[in-house]
Amino acid sequence: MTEQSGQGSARSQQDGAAGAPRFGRWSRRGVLGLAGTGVAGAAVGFVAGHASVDEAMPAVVDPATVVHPFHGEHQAGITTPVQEHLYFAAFDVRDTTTREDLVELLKAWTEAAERLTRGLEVTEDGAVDGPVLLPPDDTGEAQDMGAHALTVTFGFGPSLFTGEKGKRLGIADRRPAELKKLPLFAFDLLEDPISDGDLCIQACADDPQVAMHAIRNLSRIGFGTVRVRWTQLGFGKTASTDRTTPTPRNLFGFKDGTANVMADETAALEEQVWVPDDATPAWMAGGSYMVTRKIMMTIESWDRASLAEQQRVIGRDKGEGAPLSGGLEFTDPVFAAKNEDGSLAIDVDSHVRLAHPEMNNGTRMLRRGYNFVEGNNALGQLSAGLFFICFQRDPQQFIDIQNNLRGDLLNEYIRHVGSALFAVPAGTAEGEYVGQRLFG
Ligand SMILES: C=CC1=C(C)c2cc3[nH]c(cc4nc(cc5[nH]c(cc1n2)c(C)c5CCC(=O)O)C(CCC(=O)O)=C4C)c(C)c3C=C
Ligand SMILES: [Fe+2]
Repeated sequence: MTEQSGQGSARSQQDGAAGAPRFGRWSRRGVLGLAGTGVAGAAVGFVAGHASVDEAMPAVVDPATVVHPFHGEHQAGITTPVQEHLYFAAFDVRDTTTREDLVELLKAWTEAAERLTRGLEVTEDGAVDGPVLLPPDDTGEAQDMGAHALTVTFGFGPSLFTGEKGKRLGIADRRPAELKKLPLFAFDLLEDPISDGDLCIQACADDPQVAMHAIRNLSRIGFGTVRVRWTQLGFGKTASTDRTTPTPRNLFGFKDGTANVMADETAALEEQVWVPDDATPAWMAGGSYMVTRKIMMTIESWDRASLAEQQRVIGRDKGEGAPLSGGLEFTDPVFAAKNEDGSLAIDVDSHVRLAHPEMNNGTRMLRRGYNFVEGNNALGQLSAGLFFICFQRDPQQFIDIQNNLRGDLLNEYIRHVGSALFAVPAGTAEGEYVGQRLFG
């Protein structure tokens, strides 16, 4: 978590939410004992910013005080170090909503989101300082909790621009050509009520209640203008965007995010993630396209597969996360490498081979997905999976890789049930509202 990573600087953590408690310096042993927690992650930023060994002893920050600035060149929640919890919501604009109504909502959402990411309530009156005879402005469940690294990221779906709605909102001619419903892929079993949407908000935080509070209150502000179409909770990240935190694991038990585009890969971000400055339409310059896929994982079948089979399917080993061609987690896979018996070390249909840039004309994406568990189904099986989120400068990158995964061995154990694409505009400057370059 360095200054380089943009949204998540050590300084912003130090500045923290005003008045929130802060721990003093801890012993090295105490700090190392927290490895893998948000506390240790926050501490790394301090190490990076200091020169001498003595000073390198990290002053550990209360995770509640970690603040990622809302305003910036790009929206927070893309390259920001991936937080532990997700609450995602897709909305549809109501049939009665006018362009003016929507602009008012985007202004209100911007103001509220900016406050929330500082660990504040949606307005100054908040939950308890307003008139007692009126419902409070803020629902109150995150009072005194702090920011917990909350980021709030907004996106616009293709359906906002098309048909009668696009005309009514006056943006029918402002839809980027790339922003269209994703095609149906082999094996897709998509359910309409948990797919697509006119607008989306991705809230990520290191505390689940903080993420939930953000979506609850932003939805409440939208009442009468938009309605919630679908939501998704995620409890464990399945990707990282920084090299300082250990790679997390998905529900199949494998490290996920090893070969992700990292926040410090400036050239790769320009080439693969950010929409270029000369984009058409211009309002998308500096933005990105977000794909979400709700992927069910048949956990019980996977758990009955042998370790060798599980590793063959992924193409990496389950413990270290190293490619089956050898080395350690971050060693590049060698797809021509052979076992002693002459067979290929990495199966031609393994997930990592088919998803690798070498098999996709150099195409990459920034992944930011989360695990989810929604109880058990009628057969008593875990209703669980991976809410896959990825960012790219052009949705075609996702489409090409997903098409290349047609023969993926993993397909036997997963099922895509939800799908959406959103245009995520660039970040806002202070005083600007999200979508101003689209509606302004
Ligand atoms: C279309 C894009 C992708 C989907 C959908 C997808 C689903 C999915 N992936 C895993 C588990 C792993 N994926 C890994 C790597 C990996 N996956 C994709 C893309 C999609 N995955 C890419 C681009 C990559 C990187 C490939 C590379 O450059 O080497 C890995 C290995 C570790 C890592 O690099 O992250 C695992 C494990 C699951 C379980 C899943 C659906 C449920
Ligand atoms: Fe993958």
